[in-house]
Parts: sequence; structure tokens; C-alpha cells
Amino acid sequence: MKLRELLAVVDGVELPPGFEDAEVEGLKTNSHACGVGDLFIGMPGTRVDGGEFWASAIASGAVAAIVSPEAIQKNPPTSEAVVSANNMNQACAQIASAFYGYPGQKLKMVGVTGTNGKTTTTHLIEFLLNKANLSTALMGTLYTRWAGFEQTAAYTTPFAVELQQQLAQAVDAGCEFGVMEVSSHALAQGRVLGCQFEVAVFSNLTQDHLDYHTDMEDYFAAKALLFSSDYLKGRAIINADDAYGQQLIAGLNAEQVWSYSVNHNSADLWMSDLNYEPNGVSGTLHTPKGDVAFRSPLVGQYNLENLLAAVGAVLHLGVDLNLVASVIPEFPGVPGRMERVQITSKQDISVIVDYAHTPDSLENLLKAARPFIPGKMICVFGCGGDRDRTKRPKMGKIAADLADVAVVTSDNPRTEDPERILQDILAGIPPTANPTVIGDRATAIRTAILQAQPGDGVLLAGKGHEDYQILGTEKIHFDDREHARDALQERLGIRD
Ligand SMILES: CC(=O)N[C@H]1[C@@H](OP(=O)(O)OP(=O)(O)OC[C@H]2O[C@@H](n3ccc(=O)[nH]c3=O)[C@H](O)[C@@H]2O)O[C@H](CO)[C@@H](O)[C@@H]1O[C@H](C)C(=O)N[C@@H](C)C(=O)N[C@H](CCC(=O)O)C(=O)O
Ligand SMILES: Nc1ncnc2c1ncn2[C@@H]1O[C@H](COP(=O)(O)OP(=O)(O)OP(=O)(O)O)[C@@H](O)[C@H]1O
Ligand SMILES: N[C@H](CCC[C@H](N)C(=O)O)C(=O)O
Ligand SMILES: [Mg+2]
Repeated sequence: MKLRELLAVVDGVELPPGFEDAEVEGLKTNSHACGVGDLFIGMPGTRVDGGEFWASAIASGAVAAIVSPEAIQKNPPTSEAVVSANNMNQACAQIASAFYGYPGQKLKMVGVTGTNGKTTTTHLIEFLLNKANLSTALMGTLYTRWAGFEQTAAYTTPFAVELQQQLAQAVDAGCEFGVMEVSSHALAQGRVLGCQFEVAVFSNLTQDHLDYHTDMEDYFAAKALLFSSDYLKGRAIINADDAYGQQLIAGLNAEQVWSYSVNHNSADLWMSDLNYEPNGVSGTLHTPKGDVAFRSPLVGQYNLENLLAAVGAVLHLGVDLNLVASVIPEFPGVPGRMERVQITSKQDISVIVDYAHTPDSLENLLKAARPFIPGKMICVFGCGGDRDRTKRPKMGKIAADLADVAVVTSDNPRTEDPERILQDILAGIPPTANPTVIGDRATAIRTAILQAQPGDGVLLAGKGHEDYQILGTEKIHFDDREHARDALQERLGIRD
């Protein structure tokens, strides 16, 4: 694509003289990755303004560089090939969308935002659309995937260049729908600008990411962007049981919104006759398209919220309600979410791996699991390093209050001192609760499983599907499920 065509989509940027015929073959936001034919997009970050590295990008063969005015001030260009844009987040998304042919407008996009439930809800939506023979691309915390393609994700929401590239690949592969998790980081950084959403879902807002967002209002403002006319062209599906959801509903045009609620029949989608069982929930689903009996294999009230959101999304997209109800029982679940580790039918304790890594999700997990654990509930958990520090004591208190035994351990310490993270968690636990502290996660899992009594339930929270642990800047292989299996074999005297 011509540089002049790409720069024409960015407000206030002019093509430098002599570049009328310059061709751009690729887009790069990292100066080190630039090669011949690339356009370097220098992004301002939290550590550095990438635009300052325009010279190394050009030296590596980049056709041109687009950078912030601040980068130009700091490192004045000596090359005509360096141009500046006032809003680099916007410029990056505009260039990426144009370069890849606006795939976020070709696919019917469904965006799911909220603190918890995005991965689960997007998987439900993917499942229901596929059951209706509609082809999807799914993007989120676990992977980007469509029929015949799967790639592990580095971020919940990819950065603009990778996002637009993957969406274009999905269009080429014949996908009709793009179903994606949209994180607050992504909205704050404009990663998904250029996508037009036919459906936008808001699941809930509870504490997380206060290392990045200044406070809950700032966090909410980022999430709320998905419901602005920049992004949303169709239906908003919003959790009316959440106070922030209510705020969002109040600010939108009523015809645009379908609200959902597990508790109130005033919402557009709601449920009645609920019957909670150890392996699912049954009841009646009330929707704008009629009522139907359903049985869901997912446990816990929060998963009913995820189901209502997903049903709302697919009904808006034209899927038949009876088909929805008939296939829900077949939903296979999501890796690392309430995932049971069961190595034999003779297993005398239950072991569950779950991705609860916020105060609200930990509380939900412990409340949802409690009724199905006849013995003691043992919760093994930690908190990630280089992330919101203020959620740590809150998670400590929740574990101490709701579990019978709290085993405090490491999650992904990243570059923080693991001991400091443990202390932050312990600050929320009254000494009378007598928590067990075992910093090494493998030892913590093994100890909990070996010391459990028949009938007990061991909940391994925080890492879910993750198959790694980040220690310092090193990523080692680590999977809660593998450690749980090994410990169960040891407990039950089973050899490989
Ligand atoms: C807060 C955040 O989103 N940070 C992202 C940001 O990092 P940063 O601002 O520190 O980047 P930086 O080091 O200052 O560099 C700025 C720019 O200069 C460029 N650069 C830098 C040095 C150089 O020599 N040359 C050069 O070109 C970099 O490539 C980058 O584009 O840009 C980096 C490169 O693009 C990202 O890797 C990094 O993600 C960090 C690692 C991260 O962990 N992000 C998480 C928190 C995140 O985005 N999570 C969300 C939400 C998850 C959820 O909802 O739970 C997600 O969507 O995954
Ligand atoms: N609707 C919900 N409300 C509250 N908690 C939930 C909800 N859905 C799931 N959870 C809890 O949150 C955990 C994470 O769920 P999920 O992966 O679906 O959320 P997410 O929003 O994608 O998270 P992330 O921000 O890390 O990508 C689950 O393991 C469960 O403990
Ligand atoms: N998407 C979340 C993942 C947290 C998972 C937890 N295991 C941790 O490392 O803190 C985040 O970036 O905050
Ligand atoms: Mg997710």
C-alpha cells in the first residue's frame, strides 16, 4: 500500500515531499523489528516513547516513521521520512485498519468488556454461533482461533497492528463474526479503534488494574468507551445487577440496550425457577424473543450472568432461541475456569482449578463451590506481581473469611519480591485465621492435596489455564493442573 494512502487516513498528517510513490509493505511498532519496506509507528509507552527510536527504524530500512510531537521534540529528525501525529493511539489504529482493509467493519463484531467473565462469555457466544452454523473468529485471553487456526494469545486484546492483521486473516478464512474480549487497557490505548461492534457486552466492574487506572471511575470510563458511538453501532447488552452497568444503561438510548439480570424480572433477559445442582443449573430463560426452559452445565450464579449475556448477544444476531436452549447443555466449559482435576473415579477429594485473580472473582468462586464440598474447603492462591497491589489484602480477607483453610502462595511474582506480595496478602488476614504460607506454588499445591481429608475440596485459584509462571523476567513452564495431577497420584498411590 502507498504511504500517501496510509497517511491520508490520519488527521493532520501530511505526506513529506518526495514520498509520493513510496510503498509500505508492513507495519511495526517496535524499532528493533523494523526491516526494509516497513512503516515504523512509534508508540508512547509507560517507560519510553517509541517514537524516539525513529533513527534506528530508518537505519533498518523503514520507509518512514510516524511519531508523537514529544518524540520529535526530544529527538529532532534529520530525515524527511519522519512525520508526527498528535494522537498516536488513534493514528496507529487508523493506519492498521486501512492497511489491512478495514476487517473490523467486514466482520460482524461482538465485543465483551467488564472485569470478570469476558473469556467465559466470549466462549459461550462462539459456541452458540457455531452451533447455529455461523463461522466465528474468537480473540481473547486464551487464544485467537477460528476453524483450522489457533494461536496462543499474548494479551487479552491484541495491539492494533496485530489485531487488524488477525481480523484480516479471519476475513480471508471466511469468518462472518468476530467475537472478542475488549480489555480496559485496550480501550484506554485505542487498540480496537476501527472496529465497529454490532454487539457490545458489559459484564461487571469490580476492583482490578488500579495500578494502571487511577481509580474505579477512570477504570469505568475506559470500559464505557466501548458503548460510545466510536465503537458501538448495534446493541448494548448490559448487566443490570451491576451498579456500573446501571450507570451505563442510564447514559444510553433505551432502544439500543438489552439489560440482563439474574435477580430482577424487569430486565430484558432474566431467569426464573432456578435450581442449582452440583454440575449445573436449570430454570426458565426469559428473553425479548420469548421464554424457554434451559439447563446449563456451568455452576454458580456468575455463570448464569455470563449465559444471559451470551444468549442476548446471539439472539440479537438472529440465532433461534429454541436452538440456543437445546445446545446449552453441550457447552464444554472453558479451560481453567472451574476446571475439575479428576484422575480416577475413586478420588476422595475434589480439586478445582480456576482463574479467579480479583477479589470479586475469588469471592464468587468460593461461594459457588461451597455447596458442593461436603468437607473442608481449602483455597490455594496468590497474587500477581507488578499489578494492582491494593487487591492483595482484599483477596486475603476473602479467602480467610470464606474458605476453611487459606494457603497463601505465589502467583506470577514477575519482577516483585515474592515475599512482599505474600506479606501484602497476609495484611488482610486476621492472625486468628491461621493461614498456611508456602511461597513455592508447586509445594503449596502438593501440601494442600496431600493433607486434605476425604470429602474436602481443594481450590487452586489465580492461574487457571496458564501453563507458565513468571519469576523475575523469566517465564518457566508451570501448570496448576499438572501439579494437581501429580499430587493426586501421590495421594492415591497411583504410579504412571
Ligand atoms: C500497560 C500496557 O499495556 N503496557 C504495554 C506497553 O508497554 P509500555 O507502555 O511499558 O511500553 P514501553 O516499554 O514504554 O515502550 C513503548 C513503545 O516503544 C517501543 N520501543 C521501545 C524501545 C525501543 O528500543 N524501541 C521501541 O520501538 C515499544 O515496542 C513500544 O511500542 O506496550 C508494550 C509493547 O507494545 C506492551 O508489551 C505492554 O504490555 C504490558 C507488558 C502488559 O502487561 N500489559 C497488560 C497489563 C495488558 O495490556 N493487559 C490487558 C488487560 C488484561 C485484563 O483485562 O486482565 C490485555 O489486554 O492483555
Ligand atoms: N460474570 C462473572 N462475574 C464475576 N466473576 C466471574 C464471572 N465470570 C467468571 N468469573 C470469575 O472470574 C474468573 C475469570 O473469568 P473469565 O476468564 O471469564 O474473566 P475475564 O474477564 O476474561 O478475565 P481477564 O480479565 O483475566 O481476561 C473465573 O475463573 C471466575 O472465578
Ligand atoms: N489479565 C490479568 C491476568 C492476571 C492473572 C494472574 N495469574 C496474574 O498474573 O496476576 C492481568 O494481566 O492482570
Ligand atoms: Mg479474559
